[in-house]
Amino acid sequence: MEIPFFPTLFSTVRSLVVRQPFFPTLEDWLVNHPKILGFSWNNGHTPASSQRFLALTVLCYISFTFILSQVSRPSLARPVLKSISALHNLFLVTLSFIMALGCLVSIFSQVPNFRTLVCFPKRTSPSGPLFFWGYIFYLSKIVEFMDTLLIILGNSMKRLSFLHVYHHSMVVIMSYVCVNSAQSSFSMVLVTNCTVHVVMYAYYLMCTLGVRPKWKKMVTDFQLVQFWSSFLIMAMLAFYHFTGSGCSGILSWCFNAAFIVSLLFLFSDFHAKNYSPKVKNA
Ligand SMILES: CC(C)(COP(=O)(O)OP(=O)(O)OC[C@H]1O[C@@H](n2cnc3c(N)ncnc32)[C@H](O)[C@@H]1OP(=O)(O)O)[C@@H](O)C(=O)NCCC(=O)NCCSC(=O)CC(=O)O
Repeated sequence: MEIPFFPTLFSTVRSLVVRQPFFPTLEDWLVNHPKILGFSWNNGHTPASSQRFLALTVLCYISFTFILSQVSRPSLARPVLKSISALHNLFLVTLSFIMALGCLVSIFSQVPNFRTLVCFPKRTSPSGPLFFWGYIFYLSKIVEFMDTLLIILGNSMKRLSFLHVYHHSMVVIMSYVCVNSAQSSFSMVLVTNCTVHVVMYAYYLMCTLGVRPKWKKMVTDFQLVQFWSSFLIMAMLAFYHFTGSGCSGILSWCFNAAFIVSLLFLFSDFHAKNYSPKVKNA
């Protein structure tokens, strides 16, 4: 059994993209590089891949966040903090763009059809370009801990919300689980999230440079669309899983589904508190 519309859309877009003159160059850089093509996630051997590393990283993040938010902190000169923020945001805009592009080119180059994009065959091993980008995505979530430090050093304690700390600690676990379990569809989630993060870190970069973009609400809307789109992906994954011979990493999808539902609630609440007409007029 096949899902209507999406498989045709995928093969049409793919045949258009791979015919473009720039595609082979991108493929050489982002897919066929020996380090990317030969990547293999080896639990405990690949740097940062052990469960102990993951547990310690998340524990340290939560403990340091708690301790630093309670004690009196050294105050950094405003220009120094702004420069560090600007560099951090610029780095994440660039990295998010490269990850989205790298994963997209890997999809067009390596994934034979829409069904495989949504549903990796059972016992898929986490190796090759798609998982290389998944691994970089996981490491980038650790780099994003810096957001919390910037909030603390900037003394914007009311921005150190439950949503922020919960999101930053859980998303590292989520991305680890995705790669470790060779989770089906994760590449679609990666491309969506990195695209959203290009916009989000561009927003933060502009704030750091003293420009308050008028499109803050659009960033939050974009984040919400991303969470809703995960449900569409989940529905297609469930369809392929139950009508075929099963998909890789289906259990870890259940964990991620619960996480996405919780984010949807928290972000809807953020949206209501920040952009409802009542708040605007207050
Ligand atoms: C529009 C949002 C992206 C951000 O909302 P905020 O309320 O945090 O935005 P804001 O207008 O207060 O942000 C401007 C302030 O952030 C400071 N700032 C600059 N760079 C920053 C960085 N990298 N991390 C955190 N803060 C930063 C600026 O100097 C400025 O400080 P000053 O005001 O002092 O000049 C929203 O949609 C959102 O995500 N809210 C949830 C809060 C959050 O932590 N989001 C990020 C991770 S969630 C995520 O990433 C979801 C996903 O995966 O898509």
